[in-house]
Amino acid sequence: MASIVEVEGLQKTYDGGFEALRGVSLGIEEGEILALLGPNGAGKTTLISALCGITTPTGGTARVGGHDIVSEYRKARAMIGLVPQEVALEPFEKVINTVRFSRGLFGKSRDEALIEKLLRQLSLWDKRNSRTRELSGGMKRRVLIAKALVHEPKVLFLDEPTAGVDVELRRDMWRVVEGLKAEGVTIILTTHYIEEAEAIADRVAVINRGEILLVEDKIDLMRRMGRKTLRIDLSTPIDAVPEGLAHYDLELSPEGDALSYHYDTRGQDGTGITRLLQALAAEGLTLRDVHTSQSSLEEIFVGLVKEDAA
Ligand SMILES: Nc1ncnc2c1ncn2[C@@H]1O[C@H](COP(=O)(O)OP(=O)(O)OP(=O)(O)O)[C@@H](O)[C@H]1O
Repeated sequence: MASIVEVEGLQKTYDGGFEALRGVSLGIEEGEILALLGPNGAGKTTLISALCGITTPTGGTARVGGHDIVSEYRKARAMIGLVPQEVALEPFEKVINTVRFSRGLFGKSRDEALIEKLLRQLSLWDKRNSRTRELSGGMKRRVLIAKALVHEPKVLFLDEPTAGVDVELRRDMWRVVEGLKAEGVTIILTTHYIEEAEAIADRVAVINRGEILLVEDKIDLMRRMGRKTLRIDLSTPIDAVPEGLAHYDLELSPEGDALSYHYDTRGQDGTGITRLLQALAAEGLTLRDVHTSQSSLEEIFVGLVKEDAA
């Protein structure tokens, strides 16, 4: 199946000569949530701006729904909804009017039923007659989403949808995004909150210095790159790791009541857990409990970007 967004060798060199995109290739599948992660200045907004026709690429090609973003700009743009990073709303306009207006911009006929459905879905129906300046920051962001969706796009770009939004609203926003996915909208979001990608993305793309470092299924990525830690709680605290366990590279907790063992599920010789547990028993240590934890997407991301800079 062809991807709904196909990007091939996309380049953007700004007027001053700065190369913000250096040959980006990426396929985005219909109905998925793709998180685009990257440090400040990596090129995320430039990539979205190019796909939405705000910035003209200086090389490569991209198609949205099969339409070339340059030669068939109008057709490509009609498939896209964009929620920009900056909240820019007409302060004295009523919520419902600003959303209606956005639909008109795409030359679509009025559809009050659709507007009501959208505003209800985004918990804005009660606020439809409020002026946008009377809304909280989180509500304003939801108005931006309503404006971006009102011409019924198939692909929605969200540039930092939850920047500066509190934890509760962030979770609300995640529910909104998941609801849109359930309706078949393809979603590409940029975020600095890696936990956001961990919570809602199907796939993760990492971009750094204008280049894509990887695009991978989130769960596969975490399985492939993530190290696991086994924490062993001891029945009786110890002062030091016994000699016989030295080669296991264990960390003893400051209280002496727990040992941590890092392992790799991809290891050639297995995880080493069975041997470790036998060695612990041989040293006469008894266990009170064991827990495992996996390194987060955040740790994986920081590691990747650091490696790229080296
Ligand atoms: N109009 C412009 N002219 C020249 N350089 C620009 C322009 N817009 C962006 N840049 C540069 O291109 C690079 C990529 O910027 P971009 O906004 O795409 O990054 P980003 O990944 O979205 O960053 P952030 O996470 O900070 O939003 C940056 O170094 C930026 O300074």
